[in-house]
Amino acid sequence: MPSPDEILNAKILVVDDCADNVDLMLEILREAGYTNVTATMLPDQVCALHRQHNYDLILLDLQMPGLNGFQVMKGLKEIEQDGYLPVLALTAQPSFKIAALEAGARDFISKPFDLLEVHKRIHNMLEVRLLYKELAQYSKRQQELALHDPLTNLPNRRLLEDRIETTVQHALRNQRKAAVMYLDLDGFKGINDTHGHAYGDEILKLVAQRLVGSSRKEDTVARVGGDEFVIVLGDVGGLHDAREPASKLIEVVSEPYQVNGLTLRLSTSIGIALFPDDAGSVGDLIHAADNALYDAKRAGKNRWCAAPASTAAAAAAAAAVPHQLKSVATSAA
Ligand SMILES: Nc1nc2c(ncn2[C@@H]2O[C@H](COP(=O)(O)OP(=O)(O)OP(=O)(O)O)[C@@H](O)[C@H]2O)c(=O)[nH]1
Repeated sequence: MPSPDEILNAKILVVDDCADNVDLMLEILREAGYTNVTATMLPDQVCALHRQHNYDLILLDLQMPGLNGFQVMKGLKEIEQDGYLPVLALTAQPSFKIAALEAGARDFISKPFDLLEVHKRIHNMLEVRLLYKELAQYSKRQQELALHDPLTNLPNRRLLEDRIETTVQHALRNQRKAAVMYLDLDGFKGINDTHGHAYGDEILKLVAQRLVGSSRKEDTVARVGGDEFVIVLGDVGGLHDAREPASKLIEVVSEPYQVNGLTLRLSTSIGIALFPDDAGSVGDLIHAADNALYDAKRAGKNRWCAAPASTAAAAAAAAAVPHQLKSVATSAA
């Protein structure tokens, strides 16, 4: 529930074409302790003001020359499309009350003002509005949590799969390729066993930061398991565009780590799969990259390996221009 202070600090806009009415409402709100109140006598400014300030409450006169309150509400509805229209209509016309509610106002206040009614309706409406905002924020946080790994704050497997799908669709539209790099730290179990799980957690967080730091903004870096990460690259022309990023990732992971006064070194292995060469679906791409990772582990770790079809495509390209590409399938760091 919003606190009394939060209610008194809520952002309120008074809209009335009559200066006396504006002054009266400002006085009522000031006396009630509201601290964040502004007013306008220009109804055609309301939407722009709301876009800028995102008011918690708009006290809106219905009868105004030029744009009336109903027209203003129509504009506000476009701003608050899936939300809550924070309008409290002010009207001297009994017949306008229901029309105002039907037009989207949450409540109304009759003119001339009955002070007790004004206070109660404004308070109640702000309480609901702020509660609505709290709920919206809570739900956003929950969604974030459902899509991110709590230790590193990186996207989790669920979000990763969405990102791969988007990247693949983008590649299809632009007749480009996409690369999925499956990364698994080498000998991480030994770090946990020697220094403890909490120490291992610190290393994982540092690794995550380094992976993000050495990737492009548009790439996705996700954590998909204990010491397993996946990096997705879009706008790729072939294996040649993934080789350098993979080598760079191997290099940054191998920089020394300083945790709790201890200096530690670590390496990583990476499997690379390309869309569409190695697989056409999200699941198959991850699987192909995972298989290539297995090859890299078997070949001695601390290196990257590419899946067969992208390797063959790169080899064919290298054969066409032999001096450009010598070793296309694997790279030992
Ligand atoms: N600290 C920490 N450890 C984790 C977490 N999740 C999984 N692990 C541990 O990470 C280790 C991963 O095991 P492996 O990848 O099989 O071990 P490895 O020593 O890296 O083996 P190779 O990949 O073959 O080099 C296991 O010891 C898990 O217990 C976590 O959230 N925090």
